[in-house]
Amino acid sequence: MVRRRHLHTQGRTVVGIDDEVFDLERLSDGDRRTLVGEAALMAALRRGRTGRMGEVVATIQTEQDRVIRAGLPGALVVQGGPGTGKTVAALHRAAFLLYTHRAVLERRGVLVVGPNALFSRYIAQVLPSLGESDVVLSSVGELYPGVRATAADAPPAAVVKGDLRMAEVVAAALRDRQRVPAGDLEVSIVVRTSVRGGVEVVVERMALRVEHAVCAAARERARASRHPHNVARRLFLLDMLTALALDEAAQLDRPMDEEDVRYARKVLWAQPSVREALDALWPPLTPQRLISDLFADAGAMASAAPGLSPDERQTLLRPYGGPWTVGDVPLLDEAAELLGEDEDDSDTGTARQAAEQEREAEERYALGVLEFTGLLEDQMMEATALAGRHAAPAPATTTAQRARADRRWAYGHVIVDEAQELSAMAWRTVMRRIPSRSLTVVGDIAQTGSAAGARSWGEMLDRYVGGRWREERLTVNYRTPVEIMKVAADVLAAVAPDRRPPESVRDGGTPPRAVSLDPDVPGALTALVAGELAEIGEGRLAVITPDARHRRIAALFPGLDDILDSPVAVLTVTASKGLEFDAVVVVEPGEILVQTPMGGRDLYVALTRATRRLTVTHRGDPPGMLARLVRH
Ligand SMILES: Nc1ncnc2c1ncn2[C@@H]1O[C@H](COP(=O)(O)OP(=O)(O)OP(=O)(O)O)[C@@H](O)[C@H]1O
Repeated sequence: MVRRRHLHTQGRTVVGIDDEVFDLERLSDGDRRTLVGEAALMAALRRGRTGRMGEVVATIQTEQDRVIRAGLPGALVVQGGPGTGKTVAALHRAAFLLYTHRAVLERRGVLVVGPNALFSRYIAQVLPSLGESDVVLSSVGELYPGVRATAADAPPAAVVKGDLRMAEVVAAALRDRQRVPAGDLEVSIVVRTSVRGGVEVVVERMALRVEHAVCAAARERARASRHPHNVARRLFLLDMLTALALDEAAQLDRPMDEEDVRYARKVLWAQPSVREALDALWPPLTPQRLISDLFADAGAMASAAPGLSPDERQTLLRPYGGPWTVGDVPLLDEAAELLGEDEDDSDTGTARQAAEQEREAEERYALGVLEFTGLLEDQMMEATALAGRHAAPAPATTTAQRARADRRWAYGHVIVDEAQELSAMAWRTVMRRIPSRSLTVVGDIAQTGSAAGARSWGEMLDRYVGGRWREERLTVNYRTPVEIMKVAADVLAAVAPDRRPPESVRDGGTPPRAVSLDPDVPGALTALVAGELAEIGEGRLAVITPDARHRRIAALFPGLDDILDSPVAVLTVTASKGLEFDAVVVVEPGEILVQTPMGGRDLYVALTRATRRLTVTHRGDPPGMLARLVRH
């Protein structure tokens, strides 16, 4: 193909012709003279922004087409600068794959991982408009069912939580919860009660003992089974209950056959003191419990994380019950993997729901023990456990619903957008969901804002796909006009000189400017925003602020409840990732530069959100790298 000509028709009338050139060298002189510009593309790009991403089927470009139609198997990395259509191409790819490989993908679904819930909403309409719906959109903070983490960690904590060493820390924390007593285990049990005055009172107790070595052997056998903790617990309990039953029989000088031991175990398990003692040694655990307990206890941290420095451990400590952060989610997932049973401990639930879940979990463990010890005949226990099952939510119907609710769901394909932000631990979580490693990884290493994010694709992916990933590059920026991109390119050259910015196709006309303005002076920023809004007419505007100023500046624009739908959005850089606006006002770039170790890249991201107009406001002099801005 040398050239592709798009004919646009209305009914039987041709209303437009657009040429797309694949190989300029091979065009004859005559053909060159008759080329029709990429009018359709330009028209699409000049449209005002609506707050939702739209499809671009009519104007897909060659390099994007290659991404969209790449084969299903294997890992494809799409590296491209801001505005190169990575997101839009990735979503069209999802639609293309669902269409081409319908049988597999309708059954297994496609997971699209984005940077946050706002972004998921921003792109949600692209797929249904392409006629596809077996897609789960999720942020990393939502990948663990039952938890919706939105809070970000401070950079030092994000770095530690995102480090692969945390997988060992979680495993060690769990091993620390599998205990044996310092000496022998002693448990006092009730052997005789009587009813006096209508009240049951204990008449006789008895002390049972299990030798330390026997406890240690029970733990060893349970660990050696290689079952996850909550499953191996049944083995541990079986051995310990047997040992207690044998001790009881020995003390009473009573011979025991197999049947007697089974019965004695059951009676012992019904004793609260026995349960308490055994639970303390090998407790039933939820991922939430394991991680919360670990982070709330400096002693537990020191024991589980000898490989972390004291400072690193300190960054992880927090009081019990704090909200889950995005960095916690891969740790919960890791814990769930080692524990073997997922408990839906939704953080939106009430305390009563949590208690109810706890009770149900208890019942399930009890049932597990009964199964293991062959005591399922106990109709009472069975009935209670079954009642717990009936309380579970009704089964989900669509592939997407089932996949979202199931932590162990294996997707048919996974697309990760803004993939440069994922930590090594987050990649572990994502890879668990795609055992076939059929992946599309979309991002820009130059835009990495998270301190735990990627410095190179190989660093994150080689471990899972053994260096066998393919890379496609997108080089043309469809969003940011040339004039604005030059300013952004200066920033990139200063903070990441090895990275090249993409080339812009549009020229916006309005030179980007720097305005000397104090955002704390009442009315100053709001007046500037009002002026910009008047310039863009129907379009949308974003005020992008340093993290520390976000709350104060957002308060200047009351009544803007929905960021995607209101004419003005006030955002931190992190929240603005992947979005675009007709006009952008970046407040105090100097503060953005230094707010995190990746501040320079944050500024690059902020400057490249604009499709038409860019204004930067500053109190003193703007940073030298913004010298190209026209000063007002
Ligand atoms: N072929 C195309 N035709 C029309 N519009 C396009 C085309 N490709 C990209 N665009 C538009 O360009 C804009 C930027 O695309 P997109 O958000 O996918 O870029 P991105 O590479 O993901 O950017 P970033 O890295 O900054 O998040 C969008 O408005 C998109 O619709």
